[in-house]
Amino acid sequence: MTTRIDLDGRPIKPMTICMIGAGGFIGSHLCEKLMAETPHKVLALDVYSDKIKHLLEPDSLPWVGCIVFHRLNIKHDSRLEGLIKMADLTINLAAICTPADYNTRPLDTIYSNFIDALPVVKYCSDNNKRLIHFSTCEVYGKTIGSFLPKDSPLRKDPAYYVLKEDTSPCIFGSIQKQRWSYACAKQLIERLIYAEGAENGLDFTIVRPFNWIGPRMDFIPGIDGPIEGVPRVLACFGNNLLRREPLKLVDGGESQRTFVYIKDAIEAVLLMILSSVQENPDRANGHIFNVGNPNNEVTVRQLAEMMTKVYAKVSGEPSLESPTIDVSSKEFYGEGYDDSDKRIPDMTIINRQLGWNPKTSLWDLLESTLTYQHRTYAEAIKKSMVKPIAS
Ligand SMILES: NC(=O)c1ccc[n+]([C@@H]2O[C@H](COP(=O)([O-])OP(=O)(O)OC[C@H]3O[C@@H](n4cnc5c(N)ncnc54)[C@H](O)[C@@H]3O)[C@@H](O)[C@H]2O)c1
Ligand SMILES: O=c1ccn([C@@H]2O[C@H](COP(=O)(O)OP(=O)(O)O[C@H]3OC[C@](O)(CO)[C@H]3O)[C@@H](O)[C@H]2O)c(=O)[nH]1
Repeated sequence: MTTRIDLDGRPIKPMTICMIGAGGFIGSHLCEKLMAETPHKVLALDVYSDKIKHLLEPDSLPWVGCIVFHRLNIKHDSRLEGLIKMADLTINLAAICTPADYNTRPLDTIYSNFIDALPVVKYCSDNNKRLIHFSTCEVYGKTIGSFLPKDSPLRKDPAYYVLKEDTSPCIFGSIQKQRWSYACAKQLIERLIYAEGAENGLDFTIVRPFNWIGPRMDFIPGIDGPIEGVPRVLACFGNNLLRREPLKLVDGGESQRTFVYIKDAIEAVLLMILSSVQENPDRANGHIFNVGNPNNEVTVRQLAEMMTKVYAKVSGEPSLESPTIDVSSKEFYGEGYDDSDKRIPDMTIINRQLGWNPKTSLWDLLESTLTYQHRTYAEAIKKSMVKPIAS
């Protein structure tokens, strides 16, 4: 383990972290980082443990005893409050957070992102425990600029599209556009946490991730997830590339996203953890942080083109003659889908409070991620594609 020091140069005091949703994409990377670089102990809560099993076994790992997995569903498990009480800090990552679910399972989405998070906030508040809650960049919804005429020069003015934690509005579509069920639930839990801070003194930090991507994100349909499942765009495109199918561009692939490498983003979370309970709590306490990489902006079409090139490089397989295909959002996601047009995070607050900046270019992060996907899934996909159909 490398010895980490806090932001003021002092050695880190060991603490216990209750991490809810530790078995997911972000949780697995955060657990890895905490085990490798800090003396902290993690109570890892989730319904699944596949993505962290390399941290739990074998017993000879250097961090044995520092990470303990508790298989539980926070919807209905009386152990939750006790585990939060045992910890100095709670990090809540648990959520339904794949857009394909927002308009097709809106009730599950709202329950998961609002109702199920309520007891976590309450237990932290009642027991004077610090909370780092994972929200989303989706709380911003659409940009102000998206309502301007297509040819308006103001669309190029950052004032109309850069998303700022303390001044940007949250702009969602109509109730019939159920895509926004997730964003709205996340917004309300943010407001509740903020109010708990203001009225009852809850120590909190809210994280708004802007499309963090990397190894272990979501699943490859038919291999380690349901064949009919629709993961987030990185795994959708990875799946298409592995199966040598054209990448599906929803509504022309015109939406824009900024992608940040998971390993860069985890550094930001570590700074929040280190600065929150140590000698200088105000660096992260009471703040909402955008965590993204404004330099890695592409349209979804550009992302598809880049992933196609990178995949050809890492797999050694030539690209398809027609690497993409257009599909309507109604066909792909069903009724009630809608989209965020553009997501550029303002970085002022995270720069000022934590001195954090992302480092990895989109090309480099795609290269390491697609190398991982190819190494992890190519053989299994080949086998699944030649399997004889049972008569
Ligand atoms: N990855 C991103 O770019 C991104 C962007 C915006 C917001 N977020 C937010 O960050 C958090 C983590 O995202 P992720 O990408 O790691 O997603 P993920 O789906 O990989 O991880 C979420 C984990 O929570 C667990 N979970 C869900 N409901 C649970 C319950 N009731 N009880 C116990 N465990 C439960 C899941 O099993 C899963 O392992 C989410 O809150 C998400 O909304 C992520
Ligand atoms: O095969 C596909 C899949 C998706 N698209 C389009 O890509 C854009 C991004 O999609 P995705 O990564 O699935 O999700 P979003 O960025 O829209 O939303 C996420 O942002 C953060 C988070 O809160 C959690 O990760 C989540 O809500 C989008 O425009 C799709 O339509 C495609 O063209 N083809």
